[in-house]
Amino acid sequence: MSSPDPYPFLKGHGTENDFVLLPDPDGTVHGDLDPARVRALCDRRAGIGGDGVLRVVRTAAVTDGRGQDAEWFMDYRNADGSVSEMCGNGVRVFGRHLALSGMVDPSGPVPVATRAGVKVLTFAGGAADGEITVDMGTPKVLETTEVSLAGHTWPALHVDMGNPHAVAFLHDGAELGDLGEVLAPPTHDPAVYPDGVNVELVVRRGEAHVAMRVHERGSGETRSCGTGACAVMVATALADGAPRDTEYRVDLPGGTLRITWTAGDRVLMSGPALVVAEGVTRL
Ligand SMILES: N[C@@H](CCC[C@H](N)C(=O)O)C(=O)O
Repeated sequence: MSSPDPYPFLKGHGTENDFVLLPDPDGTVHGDLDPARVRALCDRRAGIGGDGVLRVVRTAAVTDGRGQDAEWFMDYRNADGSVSEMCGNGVRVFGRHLALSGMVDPSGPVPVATRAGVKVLTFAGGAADGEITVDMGTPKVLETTEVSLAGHTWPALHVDMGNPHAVAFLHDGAELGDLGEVLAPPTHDPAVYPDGVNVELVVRRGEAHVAMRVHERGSGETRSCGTGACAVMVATALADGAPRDTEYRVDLPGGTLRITWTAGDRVLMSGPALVVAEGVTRL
């Protein structure tokens, strides 16, 4: 797929969960983003490469953003072109781009509209540096189910962070590396997850400290998933009987996120968010 007219893009990542950003402030450049174009952009050999695409568009220009009190809407797509409600690393990278390009003031809270409602970002440093914290809202803890992968089956907790997650703890003594170099696609109960699921596999590292791998719906195994890390934190805190406001450290292949489930029933996630390149593409 190629476009006769080059158009601008940026590349960014949060703990190596990487994205192609497409500036489209008034919704006039990309309109209804074609799944084939998303796949072409995310292709790691023939395209720019990414786990997903973040279209940067004003809320007023998209029907999905209707009624949300935020100037900017994160139009998130998985690498296979499918739409998701939310992306926790993506929204922080989205905020970094807005701040770097002067479209928001990072000295105060920055609301961003998503398909899972408005998420508020707080910048620890200036526009260009420091961690970004996102208020991910209230998690929904649902039923216990099962997931299977590479000949193993585990009980899993269904946690909804605006998008669906299955959190499974590996059996005692098992390590994340035992699951192979690349995670095979997991199987899940389609009655529990009719629209597919993101699957997190977790081991404990210490007090309030876990490590995980993730197989994302629509993107395969990624090096990090923000909503997934939040789902893992919630499942672990429940299993631990941890008091609210305990900060957990969640290690992922691409880095570390710090996550707190507050007494006010909100999940706050902090971590790095970078824009690493910008240019034009004909894809
Ligand atoms: N990597 C993201 C989650 C992206 C969406 C997910 N694959 C889905 O389909 O729900 C994150 O950082 O949260």
